[in-house]
Amino acid sequence: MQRAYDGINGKTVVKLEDVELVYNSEIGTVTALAQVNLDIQEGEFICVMGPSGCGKSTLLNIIAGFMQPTDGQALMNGRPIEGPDWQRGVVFQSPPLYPWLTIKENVNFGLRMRNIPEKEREAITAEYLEIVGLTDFANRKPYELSGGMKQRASLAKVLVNEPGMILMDEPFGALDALTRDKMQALIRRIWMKNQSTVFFITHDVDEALSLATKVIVMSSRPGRIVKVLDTDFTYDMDGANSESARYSKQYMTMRESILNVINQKDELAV
Ligand SMILES: Nc1ncnc2c1ncn2[C@@H]1O[C@H](COP(=O)(O)OP(=O)(O)OP(=O)(O)O)[C@@H](O)[C@H]1O
Repeated sequence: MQRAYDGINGKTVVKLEDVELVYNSEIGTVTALAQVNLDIQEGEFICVMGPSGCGKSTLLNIIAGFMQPTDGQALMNGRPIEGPDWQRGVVFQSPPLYPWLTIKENVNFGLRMRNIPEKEREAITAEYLEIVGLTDFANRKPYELSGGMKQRASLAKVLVNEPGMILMDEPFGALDALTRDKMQALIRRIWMKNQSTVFFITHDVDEALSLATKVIVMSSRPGRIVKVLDTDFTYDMDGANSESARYSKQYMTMRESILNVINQKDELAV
């Protein structure tokens, strides 16, 4: 398989050590994550899969810094993750765009918060609106855009900050199949261009296999990592080989192996 890009350099950016997360609520305690150990290397595109409620979003929230593990630790570049940081940009399924601002103002927002000078702000915003194909919609309000366009705007809003790490929680789950394909191609191109590290939650095994350099499968609650697979189909998905990669024996075998773990047929999964 020909690799067009390989920005993975072996440097660990995020390290999770024996991470446990117990939710305490009025109706009792829920152990969402138990003994999660994971090293995320710079430049990796990690796709996370697992049954509903297994703790995928909880794991993302810990890496984002929205919540702290109840035991164990989450480190970024060797330091505990203590809160949200623009260096870890988060993209959700429902784009959090401010309805009273235009698309351009929304995209600009993070740069303004970081006091980037106006000229520079304008240039970076224009660049990312162009990348996500929304230059002509810069002065529209979010309600005037389709679901796919809103998701592209929300991507641009995160990407203008040029975060080293992009965390995505089923970002394309609400989009139709055609738009989803386009968005996948877009995020792949951005990942390759910016050499960012991506942590991407999905329920769709084909989405995982077409984007990831590593697929992580979690068990049902309490969520643990039960399978880690290195893959490289993404390098072929953008070119003329995409169909042959998608229907190769290797692809089908890996697809089945992931689905077996999710459906708990493979008791030997490690
Ligand atoms: N604030 C909370 N209080 C109590 N329990 C919670 C809370 N948030 C999540 N949980 C529980 O923790 C478990 C993990 O939830 P989480 O949302 O991380 O799973 P998930 O794998 O992302 O699910 P899905 O695939 O359905 O989005 C679930 O059983 C959920 O009910």
